[in-house]
Amino acid sequence: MASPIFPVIDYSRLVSTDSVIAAEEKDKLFQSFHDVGFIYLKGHIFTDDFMKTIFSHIHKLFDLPEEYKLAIEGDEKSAFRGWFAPVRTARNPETADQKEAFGLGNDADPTRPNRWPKEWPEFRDDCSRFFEECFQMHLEILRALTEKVGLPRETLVPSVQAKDSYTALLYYPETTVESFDQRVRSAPHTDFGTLTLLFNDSIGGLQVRNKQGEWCDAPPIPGHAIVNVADLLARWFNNRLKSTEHRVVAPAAETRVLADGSVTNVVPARYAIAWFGHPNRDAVIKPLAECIADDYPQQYEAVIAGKHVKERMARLLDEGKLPEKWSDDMHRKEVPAA
Ligand SMILES: O=C(O)CCC(=O)C(=O)O
Ligand SMILES: [Fe+2]
Repeated sequence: MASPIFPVIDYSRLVSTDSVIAAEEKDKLFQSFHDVGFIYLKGHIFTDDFMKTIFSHIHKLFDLPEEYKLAIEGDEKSAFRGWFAPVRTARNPETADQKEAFGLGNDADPTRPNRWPKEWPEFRDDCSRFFEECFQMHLEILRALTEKVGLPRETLVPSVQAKDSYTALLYYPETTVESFDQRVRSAPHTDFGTLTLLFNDSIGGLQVRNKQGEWCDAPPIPGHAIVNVADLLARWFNNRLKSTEHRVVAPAAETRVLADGSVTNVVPARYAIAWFGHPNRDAVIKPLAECIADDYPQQYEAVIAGKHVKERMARLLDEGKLPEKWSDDMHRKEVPAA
């Protein structure tokens, strides 16, 4: 396997009670998020068995008949709780991603109720457990990053504790090779919130843009999650942590022999589950004073987290993800020339 394009961080070392081990891993974490904005995470809290169960739920959900999925369809009004397909919900289907998704949020939030499939309690229990445990892991990562800039480790916790985060189960259906001339699976973008925790199946396709602007494969590594910095965290850290563009393209084609004996190439289906950390909707995200210096001025104005996410979603729905132009440039302060 090609060597990973970004470092592997060991979660069990990050939360080790041995302060020397934990400090080493925190240094590596901060440096990786500073340089690339992405890491592979091993030693995380999910067992292989639990992840197998989650993936079997995902397969079963997207295999359900269309009318079953339509009964739990979500959209902008339901804050994308439930099943949805961008070709149906996007205002411009021409630029919509080739995928289906099932979104869920904090199950204890009555203002944004989840749309659970009926008579399937294990699905609800396991997805809720996934949501909660990702929340706890993301807290540990946030604490480590906060310490690294010289602040008390709990500084950011009150601004995320409302659990306004979001989980997306993702299904990219099998398609013909030709259809990729017009569409990708997920067009280039950055994520909106704090940190994204991504779990993939074995089918590749995720690519991350490096400093030279080139797209690099980020192949799945069994047992490892992929974690990336999203826009609001980059703002909090005044861009000392990078929110890096990524996309999902067609993986290597597979050959299928059809019933009549002819041979065709297809892009295999792909499944993933992404947990998107978001600050509390009403949190004001302003670059931390500890990340500003005379030779490193403030790069962003303050924004209200919920408003920022809504604006980003609206832009996504209106324009789709524009491959040539995608950056978190809203409200970015003019940085005076040195
Ligand atoms: O499917 C993936 O691997 C990543 C999807 C992604 O980047 C996103 O949904 O924000
Ligand atoms: Fe993403």
